[in-house]
Amino acid sequence: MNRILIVTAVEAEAEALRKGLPGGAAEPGVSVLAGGVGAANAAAATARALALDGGYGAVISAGIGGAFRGKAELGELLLARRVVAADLGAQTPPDAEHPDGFLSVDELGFGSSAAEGGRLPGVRAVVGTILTVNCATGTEERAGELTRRYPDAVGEGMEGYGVAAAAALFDLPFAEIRAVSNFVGRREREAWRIGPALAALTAAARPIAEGLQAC
Ligand SMILES: O=C(O)c1cccc(C(=O)CC[C@H]2O[C@@H](n3cnc4c(=O)[nH]cnc43)[C@H](O)[C@@H]2O)c1
Repeated sequence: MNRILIVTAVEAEAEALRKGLPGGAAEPGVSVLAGGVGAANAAAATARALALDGGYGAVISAGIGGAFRGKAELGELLLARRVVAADLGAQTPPDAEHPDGFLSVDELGFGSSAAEGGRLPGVRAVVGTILTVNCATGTEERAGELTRRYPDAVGEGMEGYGVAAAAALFDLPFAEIRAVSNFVGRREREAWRIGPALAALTAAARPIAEGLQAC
């Protein structure tokens, strides 16, 4: 049986997931690793784990995340059909072709800023594009720019694209799941609901593990 590697950013997210696994932290089919915040940390930690242990059959990026308003509610789960590194590219003076003044690495000819996300059977989630950003959105203006550029985006996090890049290097299927702790937009730290989001990760752990192990 192939094991699943779940990569979170911080230990609180990893603990929330381990708590929900049928065997807890000792669940034989699943390893949960806190790889650090941001795509670079996530990619490095994931690649290291996959290089040290060839027994993994799938990789999941999981954690809390922001939802674009109207796409999902606090405490709900988001599942990536696609992940996009939303700020990986170059600024350019706005023109008719690029009214938002941004050129993606795809447009620059330097590869792809997107990766496909897989299904997680048995997990109820809002499905759409999840953006990976290096700088968490903190204004309504920036949230608007992102939704205009990626109308199918349901939320954002900071690690998905990094985990996807490492999984691709090892030819492994990848999925990203985010429990909504906040809305993407004006920074309102006191409005974040991290507890319910971590509880949603705990509730999702068993269906994630059982669904993927059955595949
Ligand atoms: O704004 C703050 O004061 C602040 C304090 C602590 C943490 C943060 C983060 O931005 C945490 C980033 C961390 O959580 C994920 N996450 C959760 N919500 C979002 C979001 O709306 N946009 C981007 N990332 C988010 C992310 O994956 C990181 O692991 C801020």
